[in-house]
Amino acid sequence: MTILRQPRTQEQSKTHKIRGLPPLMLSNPSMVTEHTPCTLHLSVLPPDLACRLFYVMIGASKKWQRNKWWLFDRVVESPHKTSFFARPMKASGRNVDEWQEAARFWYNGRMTDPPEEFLPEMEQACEIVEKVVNEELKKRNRYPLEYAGTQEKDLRYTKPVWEANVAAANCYEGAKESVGFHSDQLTYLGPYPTIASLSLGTTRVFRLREVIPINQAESRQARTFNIPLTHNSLTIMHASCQERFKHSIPPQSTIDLFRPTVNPDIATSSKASPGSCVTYPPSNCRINITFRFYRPDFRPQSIPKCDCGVPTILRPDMKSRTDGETEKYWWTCYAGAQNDGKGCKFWRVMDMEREGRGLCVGDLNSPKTDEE
Ligand SMILES: O=C(O)CCC(=O)C(=O)O
Ligand SMILES: [Fe+2]
Repeated sequence: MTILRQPRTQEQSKTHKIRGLPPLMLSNPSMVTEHTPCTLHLSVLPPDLACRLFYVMIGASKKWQRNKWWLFDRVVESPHKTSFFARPMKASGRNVDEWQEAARFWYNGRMTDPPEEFLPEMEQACEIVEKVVNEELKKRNRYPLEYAGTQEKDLRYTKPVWEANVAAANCYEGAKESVGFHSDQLTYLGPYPTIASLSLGTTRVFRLREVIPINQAESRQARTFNIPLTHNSLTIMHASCQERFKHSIPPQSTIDLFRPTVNPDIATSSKASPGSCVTYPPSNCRINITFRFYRPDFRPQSIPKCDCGVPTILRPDMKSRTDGETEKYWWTCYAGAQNDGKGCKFWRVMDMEREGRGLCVGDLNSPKTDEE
């Protein structure tokens, strides 16, 4: 066969050089910014809060579950534990029950109780995380399909505020627990979401890899990026990360134990008995909390149902994405994950306008909005 092959053109030779790029370790925030749609923020929480939150979550994780779903004809179980939390926001008229269906989805339909509420330490952390995210958002260009914020009735004013209303937590015990390559389902997040991911405990590698659109497959190849996520670091997966990249926490051969540096103030504070640092033993676990903003225009009641009568999931068309404006998203059947692996063929293109969703950043300057 080699004999029949045409000699390479100059263009193909260039491509050939791009192929086979070795994985790149992104060991500091500026490298992460340069190569990925993420930003990395080190030491985001006060050290004592980070430490308390870690051990509170380790305690809570004893009750968390391993997600199970049907893959073809067998049940697979996630190689780590997970939990879903809703943030009580009574002041803004929202309560945790609204996210019951979303929470069920997190567990592939196995959860029937209302989701757990944020623990007090999660709330404290979330308020700090929100400030970091909003500062970062001010510096960035926004994509047209990003949520435009809450619009006041009289003015064309929108609050460009990212506000977490749910969180998903993961616990990886030891070096072997992991999560495979995926991009997060957009069902309740909508297109171009911002997801803030807090890491606590042992350092693990966060792996990112771009999905190359079909029409670029001949000209470039994806590169694997490895980002070591240290205790108390925040990774913001910015808009376009879920559309363009897949991410994973790969199993490792070894990990360093997490040894908390306990602030002596905690050990002697009224909340902790003197010498309570002994209750902070070294740990081989990593806790991850992804703070998420579930969009009001993608609320559970608005999600189309498939022919099985089950709410569908929203996925981006990663293979033929184009320009940040005209991407396609599909509603597809999810029943197969829960229902003995038997789903239906339901498949529908998501249509923001017809489905009455928005406002999006791109709508703000469009003539249609001006007339309203
Ligand atoms: O643990 C992490 O950093 C990633 C978790 C994740 O990808 C997810 O929960 O969707
Ligand atoms: Fe994820």
